[in-house]
Formats: sequence, structure tokens, C-alpha cells
Amino acid sequence: MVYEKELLVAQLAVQRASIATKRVFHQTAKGAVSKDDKSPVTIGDFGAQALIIHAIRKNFPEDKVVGEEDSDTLRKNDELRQQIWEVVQNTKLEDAEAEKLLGGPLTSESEMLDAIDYGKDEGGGRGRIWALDPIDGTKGFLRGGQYAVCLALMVDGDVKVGVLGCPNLPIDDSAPLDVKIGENANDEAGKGVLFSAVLGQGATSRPLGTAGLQPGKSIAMKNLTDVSQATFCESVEAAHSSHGENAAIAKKLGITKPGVRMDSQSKYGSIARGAGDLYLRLPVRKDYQEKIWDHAAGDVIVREAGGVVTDIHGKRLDFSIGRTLRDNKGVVAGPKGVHDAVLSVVKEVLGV
Ligand SMILES: Nc1ncnc2c1ncn2[C@@H]1O[C@H](COP(=O)(O)O)[C@@H](OP(=O)(O)O)[C@H]1O
Ligand SMILES: [Mg+2]
Ligand SMILES: [Mg+2]
Ligand SMILES: [Mg+2]
Repeated sequence: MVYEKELLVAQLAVQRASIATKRVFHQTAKGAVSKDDKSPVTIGDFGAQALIIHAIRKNFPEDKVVGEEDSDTLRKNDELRQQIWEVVQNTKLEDAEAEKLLGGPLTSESEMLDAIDYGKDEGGGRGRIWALDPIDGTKGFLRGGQYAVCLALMVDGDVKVGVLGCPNLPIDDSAPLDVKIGENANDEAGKGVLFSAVLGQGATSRPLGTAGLQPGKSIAMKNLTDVSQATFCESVEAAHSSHGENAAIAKKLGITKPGVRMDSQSKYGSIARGAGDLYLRLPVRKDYQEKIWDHAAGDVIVREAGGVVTDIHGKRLDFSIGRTLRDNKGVVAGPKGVHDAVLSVVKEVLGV
């Protein structure tokens, strides 16, 4: 099958990186530092980016990577760098065959920094480029909420493979979408799911913890025809998506069920498995450009599960123009049967 090796490497790399992030999740000191844009980054983000890029480089040396993080602060911060190196060095898949497939361990701190910086590619519409968000929802990660390890392969600007590791979501696809922040969101027994999709081959889920080289099971969005019955999800962070406008849209659609707030691309995974129906992300700052790594994996997973993903104008997300989605505004994702109806209310409420 096409992209079979890419899918396998992506799944195993995300699985291994999730082991690293889970370890940091349980540490009180997560090494959070503030980036230039005031957003946080942790030992987990840097470690996961190094581990995943290392696996990509070993398997597909010609491919480029657009990763969220870079090593600039680490080269100046010995303590933080050593803390990350400790996690990276000691993270392995249990399955020796799978670990070997990822190309073995990183051998030095400088190799780790170089791996992180290999994610500085500018992206674009030509060739094979991986979009990597080592921890999406870092604020959720720090708060004890949802987060996701996200990896997608784009070929000539089109997303072909997407993988999302969600350590704090239930394994069970039919579990209700009732994540309350600070409760429920942990990686105890029954939690941890890996969503995957290959363009044209459908979407799957499987347990994140023990899956190794086993295949997943097929997932699909709920076949919703009456939009008033929808459950919608949105960011926890009101700065990332307007809670007020989301509520106004839901009301106009006749939706009475309360919206579910969760961090990260867990929202895409959740609607793809039918645990919720709609994902609304309405721009708060009109000048904000969404990042490709925040959406690439989720976009293909939802579309392969039978959903439609557009921006607030009804345009497909365009991953072919660089590190950001500068030709799109916001995100509206939902099942085919109701997406049009949702979009027209979104436009009405936002006046676009
Ligand atoms: N003003 C803004 N509007 C929309 N998204 C923003 C934003 N500022 C930051 N983000 C992005 O929102 C992501 C989290 O989304 P969510 O709110 O759905 O959990 C962050 O990913 P990281 O946590 O990987 O940095 C970040 O890239
Ligand atoms: Mg970030
Ligand atoms: Mg992100
Ligand atoms: Mg991130």
C-alpha cells in the first residue's frame, strides 16, 4: 500500500515521543520556559521533537521537516538541555524490532540539538515535508489537560499521512466526550489513543501504549443529519478561539448540549471517532496566522473519517504556502451532512 512505511514510522515515532512526554507530564518540574511570543515550551516539547526528527532522518534522509520548536534557547541553557537529554536518552519502545525501525537512539547532546533544528524548514508546495508539533496544547500539558503529539507528511503541499498521539484521551472510541479540564484528563488505565490516516485509505485508532506494530481499527464521524443534536468542541484558551462567537453559533443552530473545551488536536481526533461532532476555531486576533503543524494531521484524519474541514470562508486549509496557513482564517470541521449548514451560520455570525 502507498505510504505504508511512512505511516508505520510516523506511528512508532509518535508512540515513542509520547512515552517521553508522559514521563515529563508526571514530573512536577516540566522545565517550562517562555518563548518570544510568550507561549510556553517544556522538556517534553523539545524531547519529543528531537526523538521524532531523528526517526524521520534515519528512515527518510531526503525529507524536510517543519517543526514548531528550535534549539536556540537550549544552546544557552545547560541545565534545561541536560534535562531534555536525560529524557531523550532514556526513552525507548519496548518492542526491540520497532525501536530498531526508528533507527536506534540519539548518541549525543549535539546530535539532539541538530535534530531539533532540522525542523526549521520553511515548508511550501514542493516535495516531501513533515509537519511536526511535538506537543500541541502545551498549556493543556502544563495544566494537566489534553495534549497531542502530532505528525503529518505532506507531498507537494497535500497532506498524505497524519498521526496524532493523545495520551490523555480514552482508548475507547465510544467513550463520551466529557473531558473536564483538571479532572479526567490523565493517562491512567484506559487512556492513550493513537489516531492515524492515510489519504484515500481511511482513518483508524488504536491504543497508544501497547500497540507496537499492530494495526488499528477503523473510525468514522457520526453520521449526523440534524445539526441541533451536535456536540461541538472548542479550545480551552479563549485567546485561541472565540468562546462567545462559538456559543452564538451553537445557539443559532439550535444546539442545546454544552460545548466541550479541550486543548490540542485531540479535538480533531475526538470528532473523527464520533465522540463529538463539530470543531469550531474562530479567530480572535484577526492578524493571527494558524500554523500548519496545529492542523495537518487533524485535517487528514477528520477528512478520512468522513468529515469536512474548511476555514470560516469555506476554503480547504492550504498547507502548501509555508509554515503558516496564511491564506486561511479559523477552522470549521464537521460531518459532511451538516458542514454546509454550520458554515452558513458561522458566516452570518461573523459577518464574513
Ligand atoms: N492567538 C492564537 N490564535 C489561535 N491559535 C493560537 C494562538 N496563539 C497560539 N495558538 C496556537 O494554539 C495551539 C493550541 O491550540 P488549542 O487551543 O486548540 O489547544 C498552540 O499550539 P502549541 O500548544 O503547540 O503551541 C498554538 O500554536
Ligand atoms: Mg507552542
Ligand atoms: Mg500546537
Ligand atoms: Mg506545540
